[in-house]
Amino acid sequence: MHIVTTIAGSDSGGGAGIQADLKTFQELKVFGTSVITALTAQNTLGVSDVLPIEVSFVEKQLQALIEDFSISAVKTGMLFSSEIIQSIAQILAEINIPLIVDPVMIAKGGESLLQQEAIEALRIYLLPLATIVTPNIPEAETLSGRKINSLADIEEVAKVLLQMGVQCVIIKGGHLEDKCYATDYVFFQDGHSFSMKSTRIATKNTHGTGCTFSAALTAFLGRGLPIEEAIMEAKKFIQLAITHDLSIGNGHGPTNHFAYQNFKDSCEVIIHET
Ligand SMILES: Nc1ncnc2c1ncn2[C@@H]1O[C@H](COP(=O)(O)OP(=O)(O)OP(=O)(O)O)[C@@H](O)[C@H]1O
Ligand SMILES: Cc1ncc(COP(=O)(O)O)c(N)n1
Repeated sequence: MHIVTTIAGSDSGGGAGIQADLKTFQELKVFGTSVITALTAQNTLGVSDVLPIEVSFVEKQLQALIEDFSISAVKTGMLFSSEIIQSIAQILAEINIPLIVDPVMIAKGGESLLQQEAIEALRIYLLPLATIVTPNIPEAETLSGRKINSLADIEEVAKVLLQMGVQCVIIKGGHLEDKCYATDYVFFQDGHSFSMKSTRIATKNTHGTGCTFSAALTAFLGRGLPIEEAIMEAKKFIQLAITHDLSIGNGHGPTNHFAYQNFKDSCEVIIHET
């Protein structure tokens, strides 16, 4: 049994954060463990409050897992403060486990999930340790300090992030204007890059898409899949979860974490080597 860990915030509404991660891990047949960094009072309409967990208790959770389990991949989501980022980075630097960093900053409803001053801590302490970083377009702009208006800008921003020491950058295109396709762009340290294109689904039920994508990536890497295969399979997981969405809540509903197991042979992702 492969054991994987998510370090993230709790979403009481169950569509994003720790809950999305553990559901995804379970569906992909890896044993999920968790380190909770913050509690959110949240539903599909938004986040009404955030309660950060004390840094020393975040550390204790992570230490407890490391002492007992042989963990095969770790992901981070909502980390909230620079203190939490520094403390988990210090612990992660001592263990050699594939690390997927989803640089969660702002919830779909606009509420902040990361303090402004913590952005620099992400750049300095966490990104150099990351196997893969998975920013959406606004997160990629914030981390790199550059605007994205074209494919050339995406390539430039990826270069900046690779220079921070990340091994692989996936810039997710959920926020791009393309009405037909949702395209993600993948860049490696050795210069290799490709894009993954899937049909854009017209739905408002996209709460937790980034969390779910990075959790699937963590599960596939944790199971030992080669990195490119893990990335493509994670794209299928999120595509199916968005396509077969559930009618839950009155706002931006969650994706369907059950869909991949039922429909995995019916999903097309177009790969373009660049
Ligand atoms: N409407 C859509 N149809 C198909 N795929 C989508 C759609 N929206 C997002 N995606 C895909 O979902 C994944 C997550 O991308 P997105 O840009 O939404 O991340 P995100 O903003 O971090 O998500 P979130 O903040 O909601 O957790 C990517 O693979 C992206 O291409
Ligand atoms: C605890 C937590 N983590 C991550 C997200 C981002 O998800 P979204 O952008 O879909 O709101 C969230 N809303 N809550």
